[in-house]
Amino acid sequence: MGSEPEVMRDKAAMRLWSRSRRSQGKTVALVPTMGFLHDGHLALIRTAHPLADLTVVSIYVNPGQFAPSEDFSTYPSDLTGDLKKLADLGIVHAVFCPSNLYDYEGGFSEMSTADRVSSAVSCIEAEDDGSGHETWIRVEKLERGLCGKSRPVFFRGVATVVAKLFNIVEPDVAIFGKKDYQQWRVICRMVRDLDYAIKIVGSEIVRESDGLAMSSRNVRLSPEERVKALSIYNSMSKAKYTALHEQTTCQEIKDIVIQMVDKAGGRIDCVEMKMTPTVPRPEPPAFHIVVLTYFLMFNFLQFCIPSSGCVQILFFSTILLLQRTDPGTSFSVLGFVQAHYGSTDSSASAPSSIILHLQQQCKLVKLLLVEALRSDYVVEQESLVAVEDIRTPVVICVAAWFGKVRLIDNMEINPCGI
Ligand SMILES: Nc1ncnc2c1ncn2[C@@H]1O[C@H](COP(=O)(O)OP(=O)(O)OP(=O)(O)O)[C@@H](O)[C@H]1O
Ligand SMILES: CC(C)(CO)[C@@H](O)C(=O)[O-]
Ligand code: BAL
Repeated sequence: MGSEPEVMRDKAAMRLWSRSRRSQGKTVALVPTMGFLHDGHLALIRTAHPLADLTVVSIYVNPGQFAPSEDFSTYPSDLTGDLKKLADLGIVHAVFCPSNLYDYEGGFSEMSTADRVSSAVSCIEAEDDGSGHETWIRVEKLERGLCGKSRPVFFRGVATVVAKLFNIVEPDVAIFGKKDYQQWRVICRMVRDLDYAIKIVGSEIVRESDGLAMSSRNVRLSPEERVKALSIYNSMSKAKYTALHEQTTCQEIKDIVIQMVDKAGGRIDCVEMKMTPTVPRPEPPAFHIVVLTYFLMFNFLQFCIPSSGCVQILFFSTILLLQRTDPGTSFSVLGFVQAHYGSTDSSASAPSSIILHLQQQCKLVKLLLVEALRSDYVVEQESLVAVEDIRTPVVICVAAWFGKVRLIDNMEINPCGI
């Protein structure tokens, strides 16, 4: 592209820009940010680029997601530098940088009621005279754990401002960084629950050369705190290695992180192990399919030909289902076959020794399948369920303080993929 992105400060202008492009058949990708852009943000934009015809980057430090005690007023910003970086990138078509997304005909003043006693006070609150903003989106369960514990207004603020951005920009696809793991899950859930026709894409974490996750707040670290902050990455790497190579519990894994960050001089806010929501569903290994099919065919030919046609069909469907990539279904069909052989009417023609043998074989096949298809394990899981042991892919999420700076990071541990 190479040309400068169009910069819009007004939401009506942004909506018009997007609508006119969409009416010409163009698709739009949105990359929401709070500015002070670094290579992590630029990676999100590069992820967005091939996914739509046009890429919009929003830059807005959202007061609605900060509590009055948090760092809204000192959050780093450099709009001029950001616009230069976006222009240099050459693949951004528009930048949306509103000054205030809660200004409804002048009815809002920042932090005006910050000291009001309430369980959830953010840097914006509705006024008693009826002006101001009072509508919030809450992703009720997902927002509670992890970062939600120490930042009680954070996720309702994020969900609400992202919904506002979606309503203004009307994108086809939006990109979020997996560094903010819970945020990414919250947005996915909101989009699903509220029927937004927007595809949410999670983009991988970008790190500094020593492993520290890039973050706008890193600039607030003193040189000493910067060294200490590396303990998050180092401790997660050690925890991952231990989880993959030793017999451990989740508590032991979490303790590794807690101790290393503590020893480095950081203050842990939270460490939790969560099931990853989905893992790619690779094709099952051909070798296993051939072996298992042969195994079942062998049993079938040896014992089942004289028995009922129904039994034969069940075995064939089992074999066919094995070729699918859904281990759950394969297991339940195997269970059904087992149950079938155990029942009296359909097995009437087969001697009991054969039934027993087949039942044992089915159990063995099940065990083999568990092993063979472990790497295909798919967790149909949208919630951030805490896990006790590491048998399926998990993510270890960490938040810790270094001086006045709170950093977050996470790392996937996939016991099936080593
Ligand atoms: N290192 C990174 N890798 C991948 N994505 C990132 C990274 N840093 C930020 N992002 C993503 O960029 C988007 C905008 O984030 P934001 O502007 O808050 O930057 P940030 O670096 O996360 O700032 P903060 O210091 O507040 O955490 C979010 O979707 C976030 O997950
Ligand atoms: C998603 C977001 C732009 C909403 O303000 C912010 O939380 C961020 O930058 O991660
Ligand atoms: N990247 C998340 C924004 C925040 O921590 O406020």
